[in-house]
Amino acid sequence: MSDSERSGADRDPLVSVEGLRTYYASERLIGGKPVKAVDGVSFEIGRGETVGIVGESGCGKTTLGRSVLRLEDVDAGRVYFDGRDVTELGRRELKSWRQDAQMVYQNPNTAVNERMTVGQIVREPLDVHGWGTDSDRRDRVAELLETVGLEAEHYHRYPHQFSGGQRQRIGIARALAPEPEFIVLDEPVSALDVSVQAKILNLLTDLQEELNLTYMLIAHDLSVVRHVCDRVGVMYLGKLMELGPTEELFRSPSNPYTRALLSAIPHADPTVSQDRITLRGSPPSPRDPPTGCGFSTRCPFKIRPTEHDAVDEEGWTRIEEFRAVLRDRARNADGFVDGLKRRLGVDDRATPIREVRDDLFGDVSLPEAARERIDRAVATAAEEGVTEATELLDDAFGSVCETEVPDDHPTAAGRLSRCHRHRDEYEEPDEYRTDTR
Ligand SMILES: Nc1ncnc2c1ncn2[C@@H]1O[C@H](COP(=O)(O)OP(=O)(O)OP(=O)(O)O)[C@@H](O)[C@H]1O
Repeated sequence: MSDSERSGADRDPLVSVEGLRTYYASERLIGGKPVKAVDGVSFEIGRGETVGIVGESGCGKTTLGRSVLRLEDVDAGRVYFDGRDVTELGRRELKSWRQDAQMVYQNPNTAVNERMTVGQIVREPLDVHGWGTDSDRRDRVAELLETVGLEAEHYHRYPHQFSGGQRQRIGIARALAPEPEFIVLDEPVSALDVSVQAKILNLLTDLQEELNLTYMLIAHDLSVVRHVCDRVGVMYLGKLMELGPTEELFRSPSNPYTRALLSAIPHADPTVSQDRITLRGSPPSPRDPPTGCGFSTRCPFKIRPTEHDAVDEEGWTRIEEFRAVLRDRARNADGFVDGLKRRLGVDDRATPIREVRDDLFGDVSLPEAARERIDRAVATAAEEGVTEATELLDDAFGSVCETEVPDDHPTAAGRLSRCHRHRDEYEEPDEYRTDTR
């Protein structure tokens, strides 16, 4: 991936993130799997640019923002700020760097300390960094309050005397206090009334221009991102699925996940027809993400084996469900208690698999070859075991999407998408028609 693909094509990068991974250890002492909150993320943010990070709840946006600022311990990867590797900084250097890189939080009600006055809240970072003299700090706070649209007289008031929008202005003034170059804005307007949101976004845009700031904006509200960001990164299960200039990405998303996410937004013009993509189920657990592509378990564009081309969408849905049931049983079959039950002959799972097949496939028409494979898997489960049956189904119906992690593919100048369909041997997502299958 070239620099121009990852950064705002023509800008000098201020922040470079390479292969960042942040895992949260399991609370269980033995055998617990970590939460893979951020799982190998790379991108750049150009000087003066705003890069948005979007994705469903729990996909790792906040952890990514906190990891970039080194507020979380990262497991792997590098963050460069102005060419300097900040993943290597010791405590003192880190404290000094933090003046340059700040965070504005989602909820202005919890982000500020209710017992401190507005003046104390805004000046705290200045006190921490030993900025100027006492009177310099007072003057700076008064100036900052005016910069964010409050009044210098608000210095001695308490946060509870302010509205949500005003509290967010206090949070912004505090972040601006140490004169940072870079700010991570974590859902800066999602807790605010819609009428106030635009005012805060406009303030952030004005401040960016005036103070030459660089932003990473985390949001789940796609209209906020579209309004404010130069480029957007779309996250799913700890990974960036797509990255590109905002308007291009909104107009013609490359990645199946981006398509699904955007298809949920109602079109401004209700007469324009749009295909809504309904995703099955919820995202898998980041403790146990799928092997291969993280989106493969829900992707409507999943690559299917060509020998089963004749299977229609409903047929595939049932096959995937059947495979999921068998996989689940195979996982449990590895357990000690289940193994013991099997040896004692009290394991009755072979019969239910036959029943599962009858339930799932009784009312769908499947081509003969597919039905034969399924019947063979049922027989194998009874004769050899459910693990062997699972393998048989993997051989017949498996997909590259389940076994290989897709790379970042450049799909156009300055755009990247992580999907096997961009490889030459497959149809691109926009060529693949699910409705004709
Ligand atoms: N301190 C923590 N300890 C353990 N797991 C955590 C911690 N913080 C976040 N997680 C988990 O990491 C994953 C990513 O969480 P994160 O808050 O980064 O996602 P998000 O996209 O910002 O979600 P939201 O939009 O709901 O804020 C989630 O599964 C979450 O439960």
